[in-house]
Amino acid sequence: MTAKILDGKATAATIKAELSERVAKLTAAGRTPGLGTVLVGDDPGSQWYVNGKHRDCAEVGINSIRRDLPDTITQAELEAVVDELNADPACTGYIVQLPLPKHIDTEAILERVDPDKDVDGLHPTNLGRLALGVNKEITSPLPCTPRGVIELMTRHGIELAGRDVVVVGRGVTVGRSLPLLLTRRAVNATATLTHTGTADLNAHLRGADVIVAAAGVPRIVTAENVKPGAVVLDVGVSREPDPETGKSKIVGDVDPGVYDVAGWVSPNPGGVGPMTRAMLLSNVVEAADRHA
Ligand SMILES: Nc1nc2c(c(=O)[nH]1)N[C@@H](CN(C=O)c1ccc(C(=O)N[C@@H](CCC(=O)O)C(=O)O)cc1)CN2
Repeated sequence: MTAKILDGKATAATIKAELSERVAKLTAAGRTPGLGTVLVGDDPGSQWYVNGKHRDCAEVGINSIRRDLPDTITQAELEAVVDELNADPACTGYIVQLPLPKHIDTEAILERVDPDKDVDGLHPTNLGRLALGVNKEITSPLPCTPRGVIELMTRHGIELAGRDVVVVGRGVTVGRSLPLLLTRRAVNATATLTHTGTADLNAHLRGADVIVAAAGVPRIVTAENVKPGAVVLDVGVSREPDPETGKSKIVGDVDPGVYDVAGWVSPNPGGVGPMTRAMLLSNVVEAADRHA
């Protein structure tokens, strides 16, 4: 292995320590931030992510509010929970854990969240502000995983201005918005969004200075399609049985052979996932500052 590691776990720990100090100041001023979570159903992965968000809050001193709901909930009942959190002054911001069950209209739920309380940065108003804000600093919340991708590289001294970044995958939490963040003047990268309909994905990969693999397709990025020295971030999550233990394990979008060619790799787990959690906390603290 020659690639250096973009260590998301250690970077997230640093960010959490920084946030703890900011939260302590807000608490001293009587304004402790509060994060709400809405979880529908009993998917073990989603439960794990939501549990992690509450553990993170406790670690940095943020209050947390939890709404765990059955997957039999109706659209109207879920909208009532959203309305309740919109009105709750103890809730600085909240997230609706995705994916929601198929019978729920996800877009309608995300749109009903008060944009000022949308700490996931997925409300159409906040995505619209991101789309329009090319030149100025954006003060509305940014989507957590794309923000984490950029923060992880920046904190490892990787310069993005003028570099060709290829994003693989057009999902709502990563691919749709990451090119918008990368192409703001403050970052100044050139971004190409590729997906399952891209005619020659490997040609795009071979020309990339930076690859962000978020397709959820195991090992879609292989060594022969990575430019030597490129930066590769493994964001996609799939699960496969581990032949040694028989239990399911996380498999990313990046083949292990890439570690012998790339200059930097963010592992999976241990790369962008912990950064997503840290960026959510940053969004909550920034929302508390804005509300003041
Ligand atoms: N409302 C949202 N829903 C979802 C989002 C999101 O940003 N907002 N993203 C993902 C899930 N997610 C956060 O919600 C998330 C995914 C992964 C991790 C993480 O730390 N992963 C670990 C490994 C975890 C494991 O072992 O299972 C890692 O990468 O090291 C955190 C948060 C979809 N839904």
